[in-house]
Amino acid sequence: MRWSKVFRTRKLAGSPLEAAKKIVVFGGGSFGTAMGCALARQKPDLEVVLLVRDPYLCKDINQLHENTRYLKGFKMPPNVRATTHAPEAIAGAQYAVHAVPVQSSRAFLQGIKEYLPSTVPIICVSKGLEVGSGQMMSELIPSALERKQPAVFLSGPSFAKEVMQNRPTGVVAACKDAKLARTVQALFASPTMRVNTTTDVVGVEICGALKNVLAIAAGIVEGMDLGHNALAALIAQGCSEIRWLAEKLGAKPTTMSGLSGLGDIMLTCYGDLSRNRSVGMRLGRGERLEDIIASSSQVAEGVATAGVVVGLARKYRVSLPVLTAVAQVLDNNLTAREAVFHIMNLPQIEEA
Ligand SMILES: NC(=O)c1ccc[n+]([C@@H]2O[C@H](COP(=O)([O-])OP(=O)(O)OC[C@H]3O[C@@H](n4cnc5c(N)ncnc54)[C@H](O)[C@@H]3O)[C@@H](O)[C@H]2O)c1
Ligand SMILES: O=P(O)(O)OC[C@H](O)CO
Repeated sequence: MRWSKVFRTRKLAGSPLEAAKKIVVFGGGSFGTAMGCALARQKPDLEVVLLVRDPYLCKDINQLHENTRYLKGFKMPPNVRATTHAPEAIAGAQYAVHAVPVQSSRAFLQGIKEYLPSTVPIICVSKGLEVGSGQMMSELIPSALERKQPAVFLSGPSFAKEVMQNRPTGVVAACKDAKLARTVQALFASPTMRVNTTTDVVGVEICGALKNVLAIAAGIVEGMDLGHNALAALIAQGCSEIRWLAEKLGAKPTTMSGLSGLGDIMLTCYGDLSRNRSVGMRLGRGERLEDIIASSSQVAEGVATAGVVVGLARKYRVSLPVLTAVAQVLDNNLTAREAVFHIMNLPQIEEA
């Protein structure tokens, strides 16, 4: 109640939301749709445009006000529409929310770069590391656009479905430019969305990417029915591994215990709605990765990120037994059972 009052007084004339007229969302999947709707709900005269690839989905969004593929059964606010035409989607937009999966982001950004003014801030919600370059989204965006572009990285425990249901959610907006982070905070903050800010982009990004890999491991343990003790030990070990790597990359320790770190690890490792955890559960029950991927319509970023983590562990000379075992299971170099046996038989250590 108190937060709601504070929020209402902050949303007076002159706020970034008040000034915003149009926001484009790249990617009409579940999270792009949910975040677009969260913005649209706050201001009925804000134009929110989802840039989608599929003309049939585009038609459904515009005629039925529903994302029939990714968020079936949820009505979208009338001020959200979709288009397949990039120049029209982007023209006049003051912000761009980027919700395209990481592995498709480079090609996507190269395709739209001529229409996107270099002054329009990108609010990136994608979580993962690019295969090949090993880059985080904060590196991939300028590399794909071949220029500097203002960008904020929004991360934290936030299942699309719950955002769509307007249930209380907390995220963190990371940007080296603290003023821009606060602008994004003011854009998304609402009585049902709390937005912290930080300048620790690396910390927020690495936590968001690695928690997906850890969630696959957690799913494997669940799928094998190894019990609560095993699951808690695995997640605690995974948290240490994320911290070890994050520290090497220069992340702040406080980020690890914040929303994008522990917050998202808890959500994704324990939450039934996690696609990464669900991939792990199916692997743990003995399904083949190819079959799991073939039967899923949504992205589980941890599958691609796991391989990149092996390279990072080597590069920064840090031992990450749980996170690298996930890559080995995904690559069919180890069965889930062998991975558990391997981890349980590592030398007994002093806690670090
Ligand atoms: N779903 C969630 O709860 C959630 C929450 C927080 C962050 N995220 C992150 O957001 C990102 C997007 O996830 P999502 O859940 O919306 O995925 P999704 O699988 O639901 O949808 C992905 C969307 O991207 C589009 N897309 C894929 N390749 C494309 C390309 N080459 N060009 C243009 N569009 C392309 C697809 O058509 C689809 O609309 C991921 O990095 C994910 O980790 C998701
Ligand atoms: O469904 P997942 O596993 O991609 O997780 C979604 C979000 O990242 C949760 O914050």
